[in-house]
Amino acid sequence: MDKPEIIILVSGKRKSGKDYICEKVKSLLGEEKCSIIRISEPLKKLYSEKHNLDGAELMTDGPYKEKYRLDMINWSDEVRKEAPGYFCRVACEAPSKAVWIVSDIRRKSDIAWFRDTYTNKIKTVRISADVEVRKSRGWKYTEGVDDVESECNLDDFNDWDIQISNNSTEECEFAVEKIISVIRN
Ligand SMILES: Nc1ncnc2c1ncn2[C@@H]1O[C@H](COP(=O)(O)OP(=O)(O)OP(=O)(O)O)[C@@H](O)[C@H]1O
Repeated sequence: MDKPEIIILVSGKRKSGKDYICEKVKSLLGEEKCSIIRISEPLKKLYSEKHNLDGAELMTDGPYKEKYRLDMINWSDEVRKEAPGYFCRVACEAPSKAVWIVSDIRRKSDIAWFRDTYTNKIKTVRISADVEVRKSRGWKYTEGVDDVESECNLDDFNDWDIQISNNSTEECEFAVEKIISVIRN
């Protein structure tokens, strides 16, 4: 079968555990079979090249990224106005594995691009966690981050193939099993 065979699009609020769950799925499937794609990677790379910034530092979660976050969002919105799937397309250029897991789906336009491009290979996953749990993982409500489109655009999206919560080890194990079973079926 042509690669990829299946693409799992993962969305969820900050600190719901998207990366954590995606890494667990990948380690169970194996490095040779599965790639994790992060749309934010080419976005940050292109932004840093355009603005002569330290691309590696921008990839981390530190103050450097926070300093440029708003301008980066505004710049990426301008790019999306011209080509809504631009960053999705660049993010998909590298991997050639059978299973792709896109760990940072944030907008309806991201999902629309993947559906248009890869049609029936797409499965959508929404991960949630309680506010108190997210706080215990380091989340703090931040104006300009938690109340903008990049965090809220999918709040009213209802067409998820899988909806899972990740408040505990048990829920996480169940979530991982559910994603694996969708990939294997
Ligand atoms: N089920 C879990 N059990 C224990 N720790 C967890 C669990 N889920 C997530 N974590 C931890 O919570 C923190 C946040 O998780 P993660 O980075 O995966 O969230 P995220 O949704 O990708 O966040 P962001 O959108 O901010 O990148 C990490 O330190 C991770 O190790």
